[in-house]
Amino acid sequence: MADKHGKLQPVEAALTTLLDGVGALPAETVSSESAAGRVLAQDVMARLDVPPFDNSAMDGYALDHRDAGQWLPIVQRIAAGTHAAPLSPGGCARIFTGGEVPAGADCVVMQERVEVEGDRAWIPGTIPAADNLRRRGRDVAIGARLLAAGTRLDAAALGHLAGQGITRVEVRRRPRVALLSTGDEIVEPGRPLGPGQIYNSNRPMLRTLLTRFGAEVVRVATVPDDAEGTRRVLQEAAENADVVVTTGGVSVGEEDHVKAALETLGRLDMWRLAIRPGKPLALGRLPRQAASTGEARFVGLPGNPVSCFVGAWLFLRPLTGALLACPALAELPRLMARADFATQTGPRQHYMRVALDFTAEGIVARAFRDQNSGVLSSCIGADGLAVIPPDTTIAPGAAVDCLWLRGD
Ligand SMILES: Nc1nc2c(c(=O)[nH]1)N[C@H]1C(S)=C(S)[C@@H](COP(=O)(O)OP(=O)(O)OC[C@H]3O[C@@H](n4cnc5c(N)ncnc54)[C@H](O)[C@@H]3O)O[C@H]1N2
Ligand code: MOO
Repeated sequence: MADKHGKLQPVEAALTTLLDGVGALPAETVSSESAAGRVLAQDVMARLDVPPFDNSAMDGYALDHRDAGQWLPIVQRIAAGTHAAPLSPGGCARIFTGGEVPAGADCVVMQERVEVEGDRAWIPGTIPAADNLRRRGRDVAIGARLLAAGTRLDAAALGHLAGQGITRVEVRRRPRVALLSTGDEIVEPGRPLGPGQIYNSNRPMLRTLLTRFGAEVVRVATVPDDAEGTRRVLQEAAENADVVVTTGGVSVGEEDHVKAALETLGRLDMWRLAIRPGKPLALGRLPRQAASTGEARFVGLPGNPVSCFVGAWLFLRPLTGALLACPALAELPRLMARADFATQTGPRQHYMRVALDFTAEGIVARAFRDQNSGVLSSCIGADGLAVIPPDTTIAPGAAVDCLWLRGD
């Protein structure tokens, strides 16, 4: 519905505006030990075969499978970490899990199936070739791409790097974010609360989300509710940040100075979106003055905590993903669920906080009772955001598209 401020912009248009011209941040080299959650700036190629030699998957006896079905002399003992000499023909080798399989052996029989008497072992008949053998290069072949550029380094990826003996990696610099709170009523926890004041919930919530999205909050500050102070703090923040995020002060009240400051210092690209919560969200750019090195992206989130929570998922995660050139972060994972609620939307797309139950009949989205944008408890236990398009009626049992919030 249009009002005197003009049409509300759909979320897709807002994302296109926000991401327009956003390039990947420069690379830096870090130790693998401290690289958890970082995003690879280039492909990593395998420099070793993994495993580096044929080895045993079991504690048992290594032999040529054609020798099975008889007593064989135990001619060698191979512990993991030792070099195996070639197997004498017609013999078998005592071997342990991870031990190198000797040349001349092509299978391992687990010890539970073997009878041992002194220095000979009874091997049951018909053992298939390659049984219990882990071939050299089975996991990773030398020269193959181990991990692709844009991969976020999780537990398995870090294990894979260590498996190659890699100690340093090229990753994208973390997006630097300045997180600014507006509102004279906002007080930091630890200070006494005066009349009409509330504690700052948005700062720790957004700091946590931004860190999870791979960014680094380099500055937090409080913006005074006056035009001059707002301009000063925004400009300072832009000098050392890739992204400047504000909370509050983007609606229509006289005390809402953020948009005016943005228009003076840089550019307001878009304001007022067809989303609920988050309607007065503002997007823009803040040129850096001191270093004259480009501009910071600006995301002005409405003050209501749920508007901040939803705005962070819809805009800060894709923006961080673009700056890190990480497709898995840029794309929000989605899944379909059945609504256990009824609702109706107007002109704005609604992002309802839902718990998702994985039942035998499929995924059920349970909506938190109070979906008001000031009710932060609606985000506690939220597994997803059910996306209800504008002018839509949802009856219980209807299929709803949900953004999945529990991934990485
Ligand atoms: N006449 C109109 N009034 C409002 C409109 C409108 O279209 N016309 N839009 C409403 C909507 S929707 C939203 S959302 C809010 C957003 O307003 P602002 O972004 O200017 O935010 P504030 O007014 O500064 O704060 C809103 C609300 O959130 C509380 N808040 C702010 N910061 C924090 C914080 N860091 N931690 C916890 N809570 C915070 C603040 O006290 C307010 O209660 O405007 C509506 N009004
Ligand atoms: O659009 Mo506002 O974020 O609903 O309260």
